[in-house]
Amino acid sequence: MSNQVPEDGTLLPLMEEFYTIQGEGYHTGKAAYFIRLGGCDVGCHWCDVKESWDAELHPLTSAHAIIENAKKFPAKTVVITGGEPLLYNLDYLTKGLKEAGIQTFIETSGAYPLSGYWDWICLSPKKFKGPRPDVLNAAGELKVIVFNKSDFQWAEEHARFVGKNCKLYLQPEWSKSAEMTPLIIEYVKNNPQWEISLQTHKYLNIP
Ligand SMILES: C[S@@+](CC[C@H](N)C(=O)[O-])C[C@H]1O[C@@H](n2cnc3c(N)ncnc32)[C@H](O)[C@@H]1O
Ligand SMILES: Nc1nc2[nH]cc(C(=O)O)c2c(=O)[nH]1
Ligand code: SF4
Ligand SMILES: [Mg+2]
Repeated sequence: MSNQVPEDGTLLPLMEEFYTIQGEGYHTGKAAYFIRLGGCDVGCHWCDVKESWDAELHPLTSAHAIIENAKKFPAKTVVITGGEPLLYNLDYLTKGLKEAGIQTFIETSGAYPLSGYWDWICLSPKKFKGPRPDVLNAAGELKVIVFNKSDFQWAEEHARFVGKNCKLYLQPEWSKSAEMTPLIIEYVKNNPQWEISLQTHKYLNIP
């Protein structure tokens, strides 16, 4: 974690904020305001936002100002992502968003302790730094990225630790999509407890 980030969560390293359509997972297709926090040390070699990794590059921004920005958009839903947003204490930010009548969704690897008040938790666990039990328990969806064949087995190993109502998704790693998507299709046909998640925003050419 960046040294200057106060532990009370009133200031957070903000990389970008944008209003778009949720492209992935259970809430695909819904308008939402995205809040991308800088900082991640999980180290996925295929990460599609490596510019987020160094928290020092992203200005410490008042959580209050982020909440005021989020209020301006018609969809009363935010997605907090990163980077790895659970590097930070998200209690202050999410409390303020909920007080403003905004639903709070998170995208996380689950590699750090759960903080914040959430309407939806998307857990996308990683081999490089595994998920914590508190996040596995609280996840509304488990979204495993499929980069190679061994990831199906790995996905099953993590599915054992989520709650019984947790939605299960397999999402092709973008650069391996042509190779992996046919395997995912066959896997889901044979194991229908899993569903396919695609990064639809990349096909739509939106943020
Ligand atoms: C950039 S991450 C940020 C949030 C958090 N660090 C995480 O990994 O869940 C947002 C989502 O994009 C997924 N993702 C990142 N790079 C990807 C890629 N190359 N192909 C498919 N999904 C990717 C992640 O697994 C995660 O579900
Ligand atoms: N449209 C859109 N949907 C997304 N869902 C998760 C994203 C992320 O980077 O966390 C993302 C993103 O970057 N864009
Ligand atoms: S955990 Fe998320 S932000 Fe961090 S490297 Fe992996 S995909 Fe990228
Ligand atoms: Mg993304």
